[in-house]
Amino acid sequence: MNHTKEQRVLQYVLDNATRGDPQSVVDSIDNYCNKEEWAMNVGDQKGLILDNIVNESNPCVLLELGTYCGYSAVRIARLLKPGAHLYTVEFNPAFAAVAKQMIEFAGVQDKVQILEGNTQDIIPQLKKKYEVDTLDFVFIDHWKDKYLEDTKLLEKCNLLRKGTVVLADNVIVPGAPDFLEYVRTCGRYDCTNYPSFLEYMDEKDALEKAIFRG
Ligand SMILES: CNc1ncnc2c1ncn2[C@@H]1O[C@H](/C=C/CNC(=O)c2cc(-c3ccc(F)cc3)cc(O)c2O)[C@H](F)[C@H]1O
Ligand SMILES: [Mg+2]
Repeated sequence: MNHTKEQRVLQYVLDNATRGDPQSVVDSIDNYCNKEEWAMNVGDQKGLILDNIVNESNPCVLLELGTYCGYSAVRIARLLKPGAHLYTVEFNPAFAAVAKQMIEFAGVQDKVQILEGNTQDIIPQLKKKYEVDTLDFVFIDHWKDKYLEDTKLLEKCNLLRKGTVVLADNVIVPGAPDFLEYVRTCGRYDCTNYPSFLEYMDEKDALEKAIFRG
């Protein structure tokens, strides 16, 4: 039945969290991944930094690259004001299915839309197919060697505006060196590094916030 780690994480949430309570879903995932099986959620320590940056940005239209189990989608959605909307992109059907159930159990399905497919195909569709004008906030947490390519694609598709917050996970571990080099030196972003720790481990990691200058 629960043959994959992602299915086991979901089952633990269904058995231990409270339906409609996104905080309890986030806490349950963190409990499971601390105690039972490590999984690549942004986690509770980097999650607090993510919370603070979402809160200070007060975003209306958000995009996440790499849904995985839906941990950060639930974590972000629980902070959004009425009418705000998070699009999250995931091309692995098994992960998308787990995330869909996670998001629905948390009760944030009205604020989150999972777009199943490759970011490279979906990003160019956001304006016409999903009626997005520009993005207020982007959370990047998918394959690390795709961060730079997709950031440039967001620019090309005119989805970034003056002040758009681009926040990237894992800029130390596993690392996204070409992305970091680009946002810090191309002259189009104001960058801030937020040192923290790899989820559920003692290893150092960091988030990078890159605010688009327009
Ligand atoms: C490229 N286009 C894509 N389009 C849609 N969905 C995508 C696309 N690419 C990936 N996905 C989807 O995005 C997710 C990918 C997450 C990858 N995350 C990590 O690798 C990652 C790794 C570590 C890590 C650290 C230490 C260590 F010892 C081992 C691992 C820590 C982290 O926080 C991570 O986020 C999902 F799986 C994939 O289907
Ligand atoms: Mg990550």
